[in-house]
Amino acid sequence: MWRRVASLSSFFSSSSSYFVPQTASRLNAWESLTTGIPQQANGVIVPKEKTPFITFVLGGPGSGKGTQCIKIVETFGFTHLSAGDLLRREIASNSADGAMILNTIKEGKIVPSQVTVKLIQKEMESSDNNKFLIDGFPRTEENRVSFERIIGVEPNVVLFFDCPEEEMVKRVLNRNQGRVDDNLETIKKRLKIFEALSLPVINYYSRRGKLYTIKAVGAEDEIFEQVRPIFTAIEQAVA
Ligand SMILES: Nc1ncnc2c1ncn2[C@@H]1O[C@H](COP(=O)(O)OP(=O)(O)OP(=O)(O)O)[C@@H](O)[C@H]1O
Ligand SMILES: O=c1ccn([C@@H]2O[C@H](COP(=O)(O)O)[C@@H](O)[C@H]2O)c(=O)[nH]1
Ligand SMILES: [Mg+2]
Repeated sequence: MWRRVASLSSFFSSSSSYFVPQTASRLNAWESLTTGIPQQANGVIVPKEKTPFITFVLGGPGSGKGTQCIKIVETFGFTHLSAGDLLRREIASNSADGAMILNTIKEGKIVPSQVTVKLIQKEMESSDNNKFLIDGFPRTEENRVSFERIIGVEPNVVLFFDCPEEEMVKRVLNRNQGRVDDNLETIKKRLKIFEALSLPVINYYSRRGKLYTIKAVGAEDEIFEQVRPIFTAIEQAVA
């Protein structure tokens, strides 16, 4: 059961390059992170299953989601699931969906929700951890609804890395990791998709009071200093 046990003050920035009507107002910690309270099931005492603590990490292409996720993992012990990396792994493994995924990524479009959610679900189920950073997902309202329907939970926290387009384009073109979508033509398409389809998801979570907006300009370590207090508060709330 999802029961709120604490409400903490927010640490968010309210300024945004995009229209986000409301930033986070509170951070909820959930009893789900408490360990092993026994419960009765068919007369048998069984350890209570732990509900995952889920953070969605959103932002435009090159806004620094992956870079900051690495720091969150190192500092706070979350498991990082990058939806883009999971899809690229499908391409590399020549899976049945590989060709379709490759074409979709080259076009900067969005892979069907069912494919992406199944990949995320598989990773979550095979993990010993119950704290997840889901990076680059959901990208559309349809993604969001599919996740909630298939996984059966909402995220606890949503981070939005808010970065000016010019900076995102510069970073992506300098990334140099051999990605098929790191070219100007695809980046332009990705930015349009982000604005049209992904911003509504960010606005949805803002209205739900789950959004933390990070000003994603400046040095990586400086940006992490905006991220750190959010996770420190989560740790304190569930301790
Ligand atoms: N604060 C920063 N300043 C300058 N460069 C950065 C900063 N943060 C990340 N970068 C660099 O920008 C590039 C994009 O960063 P990253 O891959 O983390 O973005 P992303 O949001 O995950 O992008 P995508 O959605 O395309 O996967 C990388 O080469 C990374 O090293
Ligand atoms: O949920 C998702 C995540 C990603 N995609 C596709 O992959 C590329 C690259 O994703 P990154 O997060 O930037 O690594 C993205 O442009 C989409 O084409 C997706 O369809 N659904
Ligand atoms: Mg990334």
